[in-house]
Amino acid sequence: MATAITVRALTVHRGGRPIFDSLTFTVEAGTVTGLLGPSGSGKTTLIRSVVGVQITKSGSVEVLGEPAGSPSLRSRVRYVTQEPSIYSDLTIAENVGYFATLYGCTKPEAERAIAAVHLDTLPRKQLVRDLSGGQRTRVTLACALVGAPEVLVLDEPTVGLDPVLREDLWRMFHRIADDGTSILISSHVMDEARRCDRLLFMRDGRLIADDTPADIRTRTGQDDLEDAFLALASHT
Ligand SMILES: Nc1ncnc2c1ncn2[C@@H]1O[C@H](COP(=O)(O)OP(=O)(O)OP(=O)(O)O)[C@@H](O)[C@H]1O
Repeated sequence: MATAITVRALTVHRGGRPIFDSLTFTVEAGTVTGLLGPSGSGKTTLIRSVVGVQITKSGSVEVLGEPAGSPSLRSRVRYVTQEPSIYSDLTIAENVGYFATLYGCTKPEAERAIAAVHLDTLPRKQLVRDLSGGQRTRVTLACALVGAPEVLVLDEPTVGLDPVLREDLWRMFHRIADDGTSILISSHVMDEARRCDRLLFMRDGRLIADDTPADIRTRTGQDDLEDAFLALASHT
């Protein structure tokens, strides 16, 4: 299987102290890879490194064979941060249309992104500020999906959403991955681990597992992935 992201011996310091020391892993193309770990374990810092906005001390990060953050990756890699990045005084179509213009995409491509997140049935004139929290998350995702990026990096996209909506979004992530987009998604909700094709478990800046959910269950003898995480954390 092709590799979408390759991280080699990555070392990052923030605020004068080490966050990671020599982290190495790959993310396979066309998979949903979950980056899971407690708050403060380094997920956002790692994601920032993958999208090329984090100053790194040593090591390398390659995305689609190019150094992370290369200008050539701008339209091929999309990053959804934890902060909302859409305009509440615009409609869904205006928001997605704005990002489509930035990425040099067409109106039909914007419409396809809106349909992909199942927002195409809402009234065309409805402003984003009048949408529910979950619908706003989907608008953010539509903005990131416009033009079918090859890599999608999502920092805790389901935080604060109800279980039904989370389920719906995870189904959508798999649909997008089935269409060929590689997804790296962070979460501190262990319940979401089982929904990933592959898992990176992170604790205190260290990767304590890099495997499939099935292999992690077998290796730890734990059915529940939260218990598996705790078992791995206690041995490292
Ligand atoms: N701007 C910063 N300057 C210095 N240290 C920082 C900065 N941002 C984060 N850190 C530290 O880096 C470590 C990793 O933080 P990071 O945000 O990557 O964790 P996280 O796993 O994404 O947490 P959360 O789930 O709460 O978002 C933490 O110890 C944090 O205090």
